[in-house]
Order: sequence, then C-alpha cells, then structure tokens
Amino acid sequence: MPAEEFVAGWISGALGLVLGHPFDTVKLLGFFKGMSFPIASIAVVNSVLFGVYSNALLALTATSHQERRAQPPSYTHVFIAGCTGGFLQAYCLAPFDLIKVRLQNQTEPRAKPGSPPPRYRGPVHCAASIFQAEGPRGLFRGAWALTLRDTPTLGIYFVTYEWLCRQFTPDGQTPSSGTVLVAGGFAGITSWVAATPLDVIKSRMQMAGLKQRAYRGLLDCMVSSARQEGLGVFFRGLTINSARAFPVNAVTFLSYEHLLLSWG
Ligand SMILES: CN(C)C(=N)NCCC[C@H](N)C(=O)O
Repeated sequence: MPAEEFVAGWISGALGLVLGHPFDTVKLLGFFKGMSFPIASIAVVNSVLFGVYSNALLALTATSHQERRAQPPSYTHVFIAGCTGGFLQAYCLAPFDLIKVRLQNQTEPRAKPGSPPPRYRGPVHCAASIFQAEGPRGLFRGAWALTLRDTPTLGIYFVTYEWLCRQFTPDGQTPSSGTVLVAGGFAGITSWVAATPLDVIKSRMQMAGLKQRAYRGLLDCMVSSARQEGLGVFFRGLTINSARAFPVNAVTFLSYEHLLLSWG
C-alpha cells in the first residue's frame, strides 16, 4: 500500500488548517485558540482521507497517482474512492469532532465575568469528562450522522476537483498551480454546501447528551428541528463554511499535488 499519499495528506491537511484557523477561531469564540489539537486531529483525518482515497483508486483502476494524469480514472471510480475515504475518515474524525462541537457550544460562561468556570477546561479535559460520564461509546455520539454527512460529500469533493482540473488542463498534462487552487477551492465549497444540512443535524445530536435533550434518532432530530425552526435551519453556517472552505481546500490540494510531484 503506497504510504506517501497518507504523509502528503497529513502535511497538506495541516497547511489547510493553518489557513482555516481564523475562521474556526471566529466560530468558536476563542475556545479553540491553540493549534495542537486541530493539528493532531484534522491533519491526521486528512491523511486518512487522502491516503484511503488514493489507495482505493489504485485498487479500482490499477493506476498510481503519477499514472492517473495519462490514464484518468472514470468519475464513477473517483466517486467510489472518495466515498470510501469519507466513510473511513468519519470514524477517525468522530471523537475529535465531538470535542470540537462541545467546546464550541460552551462560550457563555467565559463571556460573562464572575460566572462559573466552563464545564470543559480544554480538549483533553473534555474527552476525559465525556469518557467518564458516558463511557467509550459516548465519544462516538453523532458518529452515524457524521458518516452520513461525509460519505457522499467526499465523493462529491473529489469528483468536483477532478472535473474542474480536467476542464482547464489539456489531455495527459498536469494541471497548473492556478487550476489546482481553483479546483480545490470549489471542491471544498461544493462539498460543504452539500454537507451543511447534515452538519447541522450532526452537531445537534452531539450536543444532545449534554443538554439532556433526547432525540429518538437522526430522522427525529431532522423533523423536530425543521418543525420548530423552519427549513432554514438546515442551512445554518453555510456562509462561514463556504468562506472557510475555499482557502482551506485550495491550499490542501495545492500542497498535496506538489508534495506528490516532488516525491516523484
Ligand atoms: C464534510 N465535508 C464537506 C468535508 N469534509 N469536505 C472535505 C474538506 C476537508 C477539509 N479538511 C475542510 O475542513 O474543509
């Protein structure tokens, strides 16, 4: 199994997240200030995504990353490989994402001086508290919704990227850096537009354990959210997700492609 795609995925994920960090900090109102937790989580998850994607394509088409420009895979193969990467990355992402969402939603006490200290003191304390209160399964709360969000949307992500690269690149040639930046940026936006409705539901299910708010399942969460807040609820965060997605994914794909090219 070629390993360089995993390493390139890790490095490019780390670079992308440095760019996306200001957006995450805004979203989390300062609770997610440090870089070590995102690097340990998002970069590792990106490594799983790109590594599994490339190895799935290798299994489906018997072509390596370098051979794929001359012998481009079909969009069906790209979609299946992207979905496979998305499915596996969702399970690695689940505990980290839960911690992020829990920290993100405890902004009130910090905002008011003299109010009680926040429930979680940081990512490690948050993980330990969830583990103590809910057991190991607690760390995977919302994982099912996350898998549903990431499996098809990462198929869409790689198909969009490939399609845009092929539109602007003569047959058999390597896409220019400008093309990779634009294709990566739009792949990020397209996938986040498709992912946002399930992203909203996933976050609500992840918060349910804390708020003593019980949903009977994913469908119940969808129906009761739509009933109470209208259909607009499924598009909450769409603007910030899209604004963040362009630079993050442009840089992720550019560094990924450059690293693999330089390693030959
Ligand atoms: C749920 N969706 C849409 C995705 N995971 N899309 C792929 C983008 C990955 C990148 N690290 C980012 O955070 O934008």
